[in-house]
Amino acid sequence: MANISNVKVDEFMAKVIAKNQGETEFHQAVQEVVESLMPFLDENPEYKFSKILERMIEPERVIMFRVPWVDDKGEIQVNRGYRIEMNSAIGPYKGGLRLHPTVNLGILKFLAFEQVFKNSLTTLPLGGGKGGSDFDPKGKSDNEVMRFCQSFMTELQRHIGPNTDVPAGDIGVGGREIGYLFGQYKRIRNEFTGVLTGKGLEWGGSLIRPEATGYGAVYFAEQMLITKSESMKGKTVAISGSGNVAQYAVEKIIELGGKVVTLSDSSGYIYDPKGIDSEKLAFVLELKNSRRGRISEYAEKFGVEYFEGKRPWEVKCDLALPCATQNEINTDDAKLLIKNGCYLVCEGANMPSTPEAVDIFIESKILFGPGKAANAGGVAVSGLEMSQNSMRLAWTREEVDARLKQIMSDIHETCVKHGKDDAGFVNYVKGANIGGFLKVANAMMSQGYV
Ligand SMILES: NC(=O)C1=CN([C@@H]2O[C@H](COP(=O)(O)OP(=O)(O)OC[C@H]3O[C@@H](n4cnc5c(N)ncnc54)[C@H](OP(=O)(O)O)[C@@H]3O)[C@@H](O)[C@H]2O)C=CC1
Ligand SMILES: O=C(O)CCC(=O)C(=O)O
Repeated sequence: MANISNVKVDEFMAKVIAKNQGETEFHQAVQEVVESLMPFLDENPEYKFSKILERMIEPERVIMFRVPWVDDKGEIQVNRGYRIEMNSAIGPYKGGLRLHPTVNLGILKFLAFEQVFKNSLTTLPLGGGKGGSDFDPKGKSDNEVMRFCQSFMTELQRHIGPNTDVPAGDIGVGGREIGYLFGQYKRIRNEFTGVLTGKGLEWGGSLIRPEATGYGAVYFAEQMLITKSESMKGKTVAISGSGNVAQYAVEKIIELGGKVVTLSDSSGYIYDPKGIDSEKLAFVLELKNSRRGRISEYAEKFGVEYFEGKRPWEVKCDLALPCATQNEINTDDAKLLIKNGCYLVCEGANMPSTPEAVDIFIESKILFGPGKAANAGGVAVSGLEMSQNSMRLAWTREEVDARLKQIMSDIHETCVKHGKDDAGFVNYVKGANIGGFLKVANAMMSQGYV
């Protein structure tokens, strides 16, 4: 006989798919949450009666707009811009902007949906949103990126504000882009406010924000290791990506005595069996953040192997931190990781494991930290940046880092509270989904049918 809970999930998902056609990543993100929540909702029918889940999957607002700009040859280019204002039950919409040629409505809706749960888990008063454009910053000059950002903000500025919607960075959006976006907002609105996070230190940014997602993911991994009376010291770690999240995950792992042996970009990965030390990491930061080059240059510089067109999940490691993009670990990768002895996967990226890969990790009972819990450190420090902006003061590095550590520990505790089974196994996916849901759901219950 079919499991009643599975039937309900299938019925729910059939409606989601019919209503949001072609948005496959959004379906994937919703399905995971619905699977976790359905048994919980059966036991707590008040949320079902109030149609909380049905409301949470519908964005409060979707803004879609034209972004015309002129390239260095004088030719007019047109991109599409988006902001998904998903849920404001517990605070202003908050979430990054992604600039990547693959950006579409479905990808941003998946990210905005996950952001709602993630932001709730941080313990801070942050609603959920996400935005971006199909603009590809690769190969563009600084002036082209600036002109694009100015055009993007010329429209976005009328929809956002420090108490309404506060964007930040994501793939393709770092300090340079936040600067151009902030400059244009200030110019049009004539106000200096905390409308964006990830700002430069001289103009309202917070210490530790650039480091926060990577550091936070490593703090979360440490918390998972503590449940096995272990630590990061001496662990061999495979990391994907070589952008913001990957860079600072490497930095923290080095500090805690672990050894990172891989980094990647969309072209391939490098394998450095001796480990990436601080000097090599400084090279990566310069390569990626200033010269905007390819990770293959690391292999040339340090004489290690480079695997064109491949992902790093085939190397032997104790721990894996996917820090690049969605669906970068599939079934075969998951099986290979486990076969090679990996027993902890901590997601620095958003939804980097396919649903089948997640099932394999959970069935194998390894430590699996889903992105909405494990990478929440970035948005958490964005929340701290908003607090500092409101108070018009700046905390020290130590103060922000201590708060980040405490928040990651609290998120871990929430996952354990809602995800631990009778045999003592912690399903962090279930824990994060129920823990993140509760605060938003209760706020929505208090605020009427909005
Ligand atoms: N920045 C933040 O604070 C937060 C980021 N995240 C998530 O972390 C992940 C990485 O973001 P971030 O480090 O900020 O982004 P960056 O743009 O700084 O770096 C992204 C990295 O991922 C690689 N990458 C991007 N797309 C693909 C792809 N389709 N296939 C393979 N590699 C790819 C890039 O390689 P290439 O240069 O070749 O494209 C680059 O190495 C994303 O999933 C993001 O949503 C989550 C929480 C907060
Ligand atoms: O700092 C933020 O507001 C956004 C971070 C983000 O986009 C994310 O958590 O995926």
